[in-house]
Amino acid sequence: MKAKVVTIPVDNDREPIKAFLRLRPHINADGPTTAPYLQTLSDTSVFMSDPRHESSATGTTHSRIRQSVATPPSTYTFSHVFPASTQQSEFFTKTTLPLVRGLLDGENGLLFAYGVTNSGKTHTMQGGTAEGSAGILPRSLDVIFNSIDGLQSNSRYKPVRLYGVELADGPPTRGPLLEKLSLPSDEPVFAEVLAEHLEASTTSDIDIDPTALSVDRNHEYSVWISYAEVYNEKIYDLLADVSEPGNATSAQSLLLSRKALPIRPSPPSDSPDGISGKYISGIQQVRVNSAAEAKKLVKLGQLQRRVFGTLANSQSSRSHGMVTIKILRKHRGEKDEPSGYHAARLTLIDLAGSERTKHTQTTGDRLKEAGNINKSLMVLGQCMEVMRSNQRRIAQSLAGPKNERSDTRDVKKTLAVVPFRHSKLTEILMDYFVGDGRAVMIVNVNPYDTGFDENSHVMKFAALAKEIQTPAPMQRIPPTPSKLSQVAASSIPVPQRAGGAFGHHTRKVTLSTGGQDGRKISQTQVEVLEEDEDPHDSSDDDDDEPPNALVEALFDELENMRLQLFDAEMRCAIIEADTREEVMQEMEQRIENMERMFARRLMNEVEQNEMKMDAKIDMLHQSGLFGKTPGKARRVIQDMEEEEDVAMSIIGEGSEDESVYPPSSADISRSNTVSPLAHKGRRVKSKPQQGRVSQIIPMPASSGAEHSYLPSDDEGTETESRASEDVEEGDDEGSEDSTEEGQEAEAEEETETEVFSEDTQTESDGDWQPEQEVSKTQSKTKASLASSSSTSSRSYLAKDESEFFTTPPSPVFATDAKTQNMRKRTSRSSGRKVAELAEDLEKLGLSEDADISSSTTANQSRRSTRSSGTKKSSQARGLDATPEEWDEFGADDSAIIVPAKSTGVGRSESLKKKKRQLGNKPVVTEDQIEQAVGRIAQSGSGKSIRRMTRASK
Ligand SMILES: Nc1ncnc2c1ncn2[C@@H]1O[C@H](COP(=O)(O)OP(=O)(O)OP(=O)(O)O)[C@@H](O)[C@H]1O
Repeated sequence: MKAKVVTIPVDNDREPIKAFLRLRPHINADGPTTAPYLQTLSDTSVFMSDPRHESSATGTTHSRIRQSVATPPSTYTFSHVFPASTQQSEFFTKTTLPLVRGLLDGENGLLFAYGVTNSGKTHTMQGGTAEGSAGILPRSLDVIFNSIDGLQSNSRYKPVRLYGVELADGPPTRGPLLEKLSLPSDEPVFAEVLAEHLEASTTSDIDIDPTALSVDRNHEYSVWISYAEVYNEKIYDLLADVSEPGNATSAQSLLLSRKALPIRPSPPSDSPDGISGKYISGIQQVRVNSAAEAKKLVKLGQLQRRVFGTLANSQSSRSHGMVTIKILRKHRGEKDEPSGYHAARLTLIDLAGSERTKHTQTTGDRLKEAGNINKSLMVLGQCMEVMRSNQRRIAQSLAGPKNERSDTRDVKKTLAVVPFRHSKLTEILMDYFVGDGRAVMIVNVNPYDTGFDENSHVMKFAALAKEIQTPAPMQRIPPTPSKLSQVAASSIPVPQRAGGAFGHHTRKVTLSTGGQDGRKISQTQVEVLEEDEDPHDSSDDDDDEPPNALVEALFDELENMRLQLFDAEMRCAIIEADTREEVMQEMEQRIENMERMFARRLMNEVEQNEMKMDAKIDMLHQSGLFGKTPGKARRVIQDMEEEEDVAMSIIGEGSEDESVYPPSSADISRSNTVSPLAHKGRRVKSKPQQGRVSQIIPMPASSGAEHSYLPSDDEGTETESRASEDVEEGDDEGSEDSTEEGQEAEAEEETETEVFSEDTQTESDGDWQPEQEVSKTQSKTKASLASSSSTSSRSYLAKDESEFFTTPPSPVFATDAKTQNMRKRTSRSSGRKVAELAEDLEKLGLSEDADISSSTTANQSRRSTRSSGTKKSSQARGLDATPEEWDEFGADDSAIIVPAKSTGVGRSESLKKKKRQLGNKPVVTEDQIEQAVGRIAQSGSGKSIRRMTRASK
C-alpha cells in the first residue's frame, strides 16, 4: 500500500497534558439501561448532571435527602470532545499523530487512556477486529514505519535504560518470543498456543493506516519495542521468555514463570541534558523492522498478559499495560558511536479500570488487585494535584511588579514533594511529568451503562490533568550526593526496603484458544509462577552512583513513613465515607418515621373534627334549637366547644407518642375514654340543671360503661326485656295511631338496621352483633340509642383505632379511606340517633301532631338517607318548608314552643294571642321538653316515655 504523506503543524503551545474525551457508543441491541446524564455542549465541553438531582425536583423524601449527596451539575472542558460516532482513524489523527510527529523529531511522549471498566480504553488503544477499527497503537506503528521507510539503520547499537545507548553483543535479535516461534521448539504446548493466538488475531493486520509523516531524511532510524505490565504494584516484562525447557508438567499443562523487575534511577550521564528519570531495570527492548513485526510482538505481550492472569479471569484489564516505542536516531554525518545517537520514546498506556473497590464487590486477591489499581490511579491524581499547586506557586512568585517578586529559588525550596514514588506507575511515568515532551490523556466514558459517580470521578481527574504544565528544563538539575537531603524525594534513588516482600506466587490459569472459524477450542492449563524483584540484583547498576548508607537508610525510613501515612489516610477516608453513609441512612429513616407520625396525627385530627361536627349537629337537633333560637344555639355550641377543647387537649397530650409507637390495648382504652362523644355524655350528666335545654341533653354515647364499648350479655338481656315490656304496654293501650306509627317506624328501623348490620358484620367479623337482635324488638328508645351509640363508639374506638394504629405505611391513602368510612358511619349513627329522639319526642305526645319531633325528623330526613316511610310521614305533615320559614314560625308550624321564662303571667296573654293567630295549636314550654328529654336520656325506657306522654296530656 502506498503511504500518504501528511504534514502536521508543529504544536508549539505548551499545554503538556492534553485531555481528550471519548464517548463510547451504546453497543447492546436492547437499548441503554439508563438515560445518558452527559450532554455534549460543544467540541470542547460537556455538561453532566446527576440523575439524583432531577428525581429530587419532583421526588420523594428519599430523593430529597439523596440530593444532599448528589454531585451538583457541572460543565467539563476538554481539549476536544469526541462523540460516540468518531471513527478510529479520525481519533488517532487528532490525538496521537502529534505525539508520533514529536517522536520522529526526537521528543518524548506519553499517552494514557483512563476510564472505568468497559468504557473503551482497550478499544481505543488496540482497536477491534473489524476493518478500520485498528486502535492508536497499531496505527502509530504503521505511521512510524511508513515515515521512516528507507531510512532504517543497521546499527550495532542498542538502547539501554532511559536514554543510554550501548553496543550490542551480537546481531540484533527479534526478541526471545518471536525467535521461539520461528524455531523448532521444545515446548510444543506453549508454541502452539502462541501460534494459534497470533493466527486468530490477524484481522487488524490488514487494517493498516496509510499515513506517513515527513521526517528529516538526513537521519537514520531504528525502532525498539518494550511492553511492561504493572500488576499488583509489580512490574513484569511482557516480552520476556516465560517458559523454561522441561517445565511441562503434562501434555496439556505447562509451568510458566516470570520475575518482577525493579525500577532504577537513570544515571544522569545517559542524558546529554542531564535529565533524570527512572527506568525498568532488565526490561527487554526488542528491535522491530516493520509494523507487522511490531504488532506481532505486541500481541504476544497481550497473550502473556492473558496467560498470567490479569486478563484470564475476567474480561476486564486488571493491570496497566505499557507499550513503549523507542526510536534511536543518528545523523548520517555523525560518527557511529553512542554520543551520535539520540533516543526518544513514546509510551502508550492502557490503564486498568478506574472503578472503585466498593462498587466492584471484590474479595481476596481481586480486592488486593483493586486496591493496588486504585492506589496507583489515586497517586497519579495526587501527583498531578501537587504539580499543579507547585506550578501555581511558582507562577504567583513570578507575577506582580519586579521589585515585589520573591526569589524563585526560595519558592522552589518550599514546594511540596510530588509523590511519584508512592506507586510503581507514577514512578515510571515521573520522567514524562517533570521532563520534556508531551502528555496526552484520553478519557473514555460510557455514559449509558456506567454509574454517574464513577464517570464524575473520571471527569474530575481529567480536569485536574489538564491543568498540569511542564516545568522548564532548567529545573531538572541532576542530583548530587551532597544535595540529596534537600531535593525532592522523587528524584532520589529508591533503596530496596530491608525485609521487603521478596517471594514467589503461583497460581493456575486455564487458557482457551481456538473456537474461531470452526476451529476446535483447546484449553491449556498453565501454572504461573511470579517472583518478586531481586533486591540484590545489581546487574544494571554498574553506572549508578555508589549509595550512601545513611542517606539510603533515611530515605528508607522516609518511605516507610510515607507508606504508613498513606495507609492511614486511606483508612480514614474509607471510615469517613462509611460513617457518612451510615449517618445519611439513619437520617433518612428518622425523616420517614416523622413523616409517618405526622400523617397519623393529621388523620387523628380529621377524625376528631368529624366527630365533633357530627356531635354538634346531633346536639343541635336533639335540643330542638336548630334554626329556632340562634342565641341559644350559639350558647349550646359554645358549651360544646369548650367541652371538646378539654377533650381534645387531653387527646393531644398523648397523641405524639401514640402516633410514633403502636399503642397497647391500654392505650386504646385510654383513647376510648377521651372520645368527645363519651366526654360529652359524662360532662352533661355531672352538670347541675340550669334550665337550659342544651345542658340536659345527654349524649347516647355514654350509655355503656366508660371503659368498655362492648355490650355485656346482661345489657342485651335487659334491653330485650325492656323492649318486650314496651310491646306489652303498647298492646294494653291499643292506640291505633301509635300502632301505625310503630309500623312506620318499624319499617324505617328495619331498613336502617339492614344497612347497619351489614356494615357491622363486615367490620367486626362476628365478634359483635347486637344490632340485629335489638332492632328486631322494634324498640325505639334506649335499645336503639344504645345500639347506635355503642356501635359507633365501638367501631370508632375499639376496632378502628386499633386498625388505624397498626396500619402499615401509605398513611395518606389510609387517611382518606378511613376518613370516608368514619364520615359515613358517623352520619349514619348520628342520623339514626336524632331520628329516634325525634320519634320519642313525637310519642311523648306533647301534642297529637307530634310537633317538635316532626321538625327534627324533617331536618334529619334532609341530612340522612332515610326510609321512604319517614319521608312520607314528613311530607304528610307539610314539612317541606325551608329553614327560613321555620325560623319565622318557630320550630315548626304545628306547635308553639315557649321559652321557660315566657310562661310567666305577664306573657300568658301574648301567648294566647299568638296561639290564636296560629290556629290554636298546643303550647309546649321548654321546661317540658327539657324534662322529657332528660328522662329519656336517664331512663331510656319506653315506659317512662309513655308516662311522660300521659302526664303531658
Ligand atoms: N468507540 C467504540 N466503538 C465501538 N465499540 C466500542 C467502542 N469503544 C468500546 N467499544 C466496545 O466496548 C467493549 C468494551 O470496550 P473495552 O474492552 O475497550 O473497554 P475497557 O475500558 O478497555 O475495559 P477494561 O478496563 O475492562 O479492559 C468492547 O466490546 C469494545 O469493542
